[in-house]
Amino acid sequence: MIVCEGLGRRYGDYWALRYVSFEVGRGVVLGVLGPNGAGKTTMVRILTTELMPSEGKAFVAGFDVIKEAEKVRRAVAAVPQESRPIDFLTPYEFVLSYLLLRGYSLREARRKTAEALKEFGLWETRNKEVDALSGGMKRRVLVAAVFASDADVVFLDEPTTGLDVYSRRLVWNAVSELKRRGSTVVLTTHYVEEAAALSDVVLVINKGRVVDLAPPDRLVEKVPGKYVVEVYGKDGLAVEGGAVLKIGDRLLYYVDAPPKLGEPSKDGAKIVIRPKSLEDFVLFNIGLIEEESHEDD
Ligand SMILES: Nc1ncnc2c1ncn2[C@@H]1O[C@H](COP(=O)(O)OP(=O)(O)OP(=O)(O)O)[C@@H](O)[C@H]1O
Repeated sequence: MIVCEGLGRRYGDYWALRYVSFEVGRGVVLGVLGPNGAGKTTMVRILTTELMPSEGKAFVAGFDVIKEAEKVRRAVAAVPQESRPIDFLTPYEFVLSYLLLRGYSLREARRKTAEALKEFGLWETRNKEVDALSGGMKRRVLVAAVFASDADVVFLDEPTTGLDVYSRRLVWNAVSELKRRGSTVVLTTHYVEEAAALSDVVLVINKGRVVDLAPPDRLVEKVPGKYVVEVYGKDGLAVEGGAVLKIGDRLLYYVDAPPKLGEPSKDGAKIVIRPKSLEDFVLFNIGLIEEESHEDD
């Protein structure tokens, strides 16, 4: 469903994305993780034909994003980063017009609009102006429209940023339902646990380059040890063996077995023992790719 071959995008002499190659099939949820500025939105904008790549190729739903942009647009639906529905429409009017523009008959568009608004807890507010809705509800209106569109490939760029726990779960349900219907979903997020819970495959990017692409469990397996002992505080205990990460005043020890802990230290050092997770893969790997020199660009 999505194929990238050496995809790259530069702004002046700065490569926001480079050498990105991967392939994902139908009905797959692809989580995209990476720090601020990693190139996630740049990649999504290229795959939704909003932005031209500077090098490489990409195919979405079998169509070339450069040569067959129109066909790609018909096959995809997207909730872009920080997007808002049109303010002066109501949720009902927004979702309905979105579906009509995508070619649904009025009868079918009405049916699907009602279904999606109910699914996203927007039925009661369907006739209120979008302008009068909260930020989280506006976001739900967008996700509802995309959800109703039955597109082959759905792009959700940080769809849950700023959403309360209930709204977030609604979006999570939508991702699972889209997958069940056979859509491929590209989900960029800063919530690592969200990517772990929803994704079949996770693409980790940093400084425009692919760090890894694998199912979440496989990425977690790559983290050393089995448990993480997080020690916070100036005089916390030192844990023997295993890899150590230092993040500010916090030390993370990656060990095979949880250590037996004595009394907590007097200065209030905090100790947490937890199983390793996808977040640890990200912590270990982000920052390992050095800034490239621009000599060969
Ligand atoms: N129009 C532009 N002109 C110049 N540089 C740009 C432009 N758009 C993006 N960039 C740069 O490209 C890099 C990648 O940006 P991008 O928005 O893709 O990152 P991101 O991973 O989506 O980040 P975030 O998590 O903060 O949304 C950044 O360094 C950004 O400053």
